[in-house]
Amino acid sequence: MSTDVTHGAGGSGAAAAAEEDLVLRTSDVTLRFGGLTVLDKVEMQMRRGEILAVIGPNGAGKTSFFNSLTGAYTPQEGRIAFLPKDGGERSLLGSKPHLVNRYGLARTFQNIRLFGALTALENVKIAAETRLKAGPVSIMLGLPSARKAERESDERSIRLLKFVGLQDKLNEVAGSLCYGDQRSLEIARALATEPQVLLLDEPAAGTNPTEKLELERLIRRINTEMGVSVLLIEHDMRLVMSVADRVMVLNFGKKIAEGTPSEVQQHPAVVEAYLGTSAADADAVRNIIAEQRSAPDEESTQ
Ligand SMILES: Nc1ncnc2c1ncn2[C@@H]1O[C@H](COP(=O)(O)OP(=O)(O)OP(=O)(O)O)[C@@H](O)[C@H]1O
Repeated sequence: MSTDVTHGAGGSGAAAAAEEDLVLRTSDVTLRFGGLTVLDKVEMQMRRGEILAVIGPNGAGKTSFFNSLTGAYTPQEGRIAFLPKDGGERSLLGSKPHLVNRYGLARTFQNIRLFGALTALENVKIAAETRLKAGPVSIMLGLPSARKAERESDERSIRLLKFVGLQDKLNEVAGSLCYGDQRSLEIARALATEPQVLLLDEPAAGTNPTEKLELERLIRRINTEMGVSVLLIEHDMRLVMSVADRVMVLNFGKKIAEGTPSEVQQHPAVVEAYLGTSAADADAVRNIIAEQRSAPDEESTQ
């Protein structure tokens, strides 16, 4: 399949994006498992502060791409660069996941991975403590500086749980929370590591319509109130079209399109690859866009 890329409005292509304030940049990322090419020369420029969605049919390579960005997989070819806000550039290719997290990328998983027997607060505190300035010796000795750092990290964990709407469930055991709350907790835990980029892998999977709306608001607030760039894998087209600034489409490991939600949903390769070949499917997505345009946007007025 040819790489047929639609760029965002205003003629932003690779050259234009290179001059922009980028937070993540990949080029020619190629990942193989045996004879199977899972990612094929994937190029991405993610702008600082944007919500970028990665969509594509099952098996397109979306999670493999996340795994490559976060150090779980090491692509055989290509470059992956993180551009922190304080300047410089770090190669992430082949970095260990905990280092990628320390640099400033945090992720959630398709299958929720919490400590089920610990409380919501304990789950977040464990993540927050990775950012503690005090060393293990001063913590062991209970030095005032260590106690202060721990107190601050506790307070931050509680604030984060409030932020995601779990203020009444701080002391509930994670395993006993409903599915939507577990998703929120996973997001709070990722945020506790103070990321510059948050990668969400299918956060809407298994959530009900009310939870989806809450998730949509939460993603926007993470982006606008915390200033975190969000990279989102999602199958729920309504959520993607509503929340994403831009969308990148993978199919069989290749990027086949990129642009604003409305540009991408009209792209013939996307309609064919992702929405199915039926005109009815394509129309369904167009209707979603039309509905959203006519509905007042509460969030944007806040
Ligand atoms: N560790 C691995 N070993 C072998 N093959 C793998 C491995 N990880 C992923 N793959 C293969 O890579 C391809 C892409 O899988 P991936 O999970 O990245 O797709 P996806 O777009 O996230 O799919 P979905 O939407 O279903 O989650 C699939 O064919 C998958 O079987």
